[in-house]
Amino acid sequence: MALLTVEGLNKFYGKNHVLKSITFDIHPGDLIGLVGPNGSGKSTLMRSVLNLEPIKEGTIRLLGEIKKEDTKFFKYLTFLPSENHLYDHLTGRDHMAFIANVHSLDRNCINKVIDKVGIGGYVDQTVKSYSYGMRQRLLIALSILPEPKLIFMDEPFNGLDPTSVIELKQLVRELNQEGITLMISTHNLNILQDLTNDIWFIKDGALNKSYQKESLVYLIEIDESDVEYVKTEIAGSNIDINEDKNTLIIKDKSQLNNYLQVLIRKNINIKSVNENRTSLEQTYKEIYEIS
Ligand SMILES: Nc1ncnc2c1ncn2[C@@H]1O[C@H](COP(=O)(O)OP(=O)(O)OP(=O)(O)O)[C@@H](O)[C@H]1O
Repeated sequence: MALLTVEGLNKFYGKNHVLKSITFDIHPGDLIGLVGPNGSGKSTLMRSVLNLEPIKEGTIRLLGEIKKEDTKFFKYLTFLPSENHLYDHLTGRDHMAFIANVHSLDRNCINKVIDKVGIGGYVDQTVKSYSYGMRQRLLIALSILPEPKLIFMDEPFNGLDPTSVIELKQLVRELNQEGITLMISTHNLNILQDLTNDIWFIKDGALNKSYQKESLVYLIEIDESDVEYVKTEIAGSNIDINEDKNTLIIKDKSQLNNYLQVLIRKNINIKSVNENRTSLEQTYKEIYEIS
């Protein structure tokens, strides 16, 4: 069963139709990256699912039955927001005690999480003395404290130094291995390539889940003089043509042999056949039409 089901989510800000019929399932164990340019709707998507933004249409269910209005929803689905919502005059431990109270958690779990996230050295200081990275860690501690099943992290890597990025990636992996499902938005494609299983892209208010973060394509180089003939007579929907490089691009391996046989039958001179791994950056450029 899906952990979270979102169906037909539409969100408007005035006339700005920010999210258009968003539908998705998140399954236990998923580690999903959410990508999109500035203003594409990543935060709005997370905030709308979490009931932090009113939505015009849409159904949102956790574990098949818990609706976003139920208080249990925020125990099982927690949020690490991109803006810092901490109180400067309180300590990290005060923040944790507050969350523990809200969810009636055993106080022992606070120390467990302090150790896990590595904030023991400063958790008893007031937040006003914290650096940006220290605040991020406290927010992570708060998000994992209720032992959620699913965490939405909105740009958690922003502003972190390389050491903190490495440590946060490791922590995310551990949480995922312990059974927590995560959706993470970030502009850092290298982090996503390294960390996540699935990457979803938002474009023009719609969610595209079908791209592979890395995929193999097959490149068949032919003579320049044959390109036009192949383009008009042979190429179908499974084939792209890079006319600058006189190359046919086959995305589906099962089609490779078929196309090679057809080309040979039609006496097309095949100069080379190569396998090529597309990077997430290439995929991003393709989706957002960046040349
Ligand atoms: N409170 C608001 N009132 C009106 N419009 C808003 C509000 N919040 C966001 N928007 C608009 O909704 C759209 C999506 O914004 P959102 O912050 O969700 O994008 P994002 O993908 O998270 O961007 P970024 O990568 O810059 O954080 C933008 O057009 C933005 O101007």
